Amino acid sequence: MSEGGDYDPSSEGATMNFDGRMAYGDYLCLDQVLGAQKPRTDAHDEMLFIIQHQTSELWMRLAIHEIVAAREAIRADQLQPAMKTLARVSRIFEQLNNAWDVLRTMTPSDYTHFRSKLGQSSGFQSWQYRVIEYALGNRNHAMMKPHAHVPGTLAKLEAELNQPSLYDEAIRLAKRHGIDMPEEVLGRDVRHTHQLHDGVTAGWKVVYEAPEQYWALYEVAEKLVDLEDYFRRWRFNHVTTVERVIGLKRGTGGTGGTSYLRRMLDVELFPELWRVRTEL
Ligand code: HEM
Ligand SMILES: N[C@@H](CC(=O)c1ccccc1NC=O)C(=O)O
Repeated sequence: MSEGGDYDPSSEGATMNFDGRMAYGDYLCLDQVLGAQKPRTDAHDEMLFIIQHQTSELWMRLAIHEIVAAREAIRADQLQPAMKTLARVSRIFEQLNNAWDVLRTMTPSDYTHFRSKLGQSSGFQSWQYRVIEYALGNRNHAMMKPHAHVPGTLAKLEAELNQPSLYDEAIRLAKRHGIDMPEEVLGRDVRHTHQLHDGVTAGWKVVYEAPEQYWALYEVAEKLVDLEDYFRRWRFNHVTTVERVIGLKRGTGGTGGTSYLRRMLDVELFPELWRVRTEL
């Protein structure tokens, strides 16, 4: 026991001297991370707002890392690692979904204290969010315009458009595993959003009618449905929080606000995986 009766962990070997050694904060670059909260007002809730977005961006960073890995694994027919990674992506979205509960504690009155200082900035301009949409297959080129003045970011978005989406890879996987998929979809211009195709629904129907025969494909397909399920919940939580905080006001990004976000609720990332359910 040390002075005062407090337990001293160095008595069991805890390293206490980090002069010249890498410590926790060094490894995690915490000076940079914790030095990056720069409220523009004295409003109490601005810190919540900033941290909510910064943590979301960190989770998005991980989501991109994992979606890219899952896509590569599918391309390489490594389905066990792909499944593990896709499960993780869904958990990341669950994390993002739960985070709304914290932000929802901010009332409209709290938000009015700093909203005007946000200028025209908006989540609409989150390039990582756009990379996620693009990687999953929602490839609206108009969403690149806010990044036209940042060549590095534009290049990242362009690079993503030049890759087949996660769903393209799943359709190609099904083809390799003996499922008939339409040639026009397999050879499509991947830079654009895939459109619902009855031939793809028919392909997935074969899988869903005989899961025991196509177990690996069936599992991959269900993992994708899971992912889209969580992603839809994120969109829904977002629009509900937005209505709660700004009602029907226009967004700082210039859109109609909730009307724009509601329109995004109609986006289907993996349309045939939803359509096939009606046909079983
Ligand atoms: C009080 C909280 C929030 C409000 C009032 C709000 C409001 C809005 C509005 C009105 C839009 C439409 C674009 C515009 O005209 O501005 C938008 C888009 C967006 N927001 Fe938020 N937002 C909030 C929190 C968040 C959080 C925590 C995130 C997490 C990163 C986020 C990410 C996004 C993204 C990614 C978009 C683009 C969505 C798309 O294009 O489909 N927002 N937000
Ligand atoms: N679009 C929001 C502002 C906003 O939410 C925002 C502003 C700056 C950085 C991130 C934001 N979050 C999501 O859109 C609004 O209209 O109030």
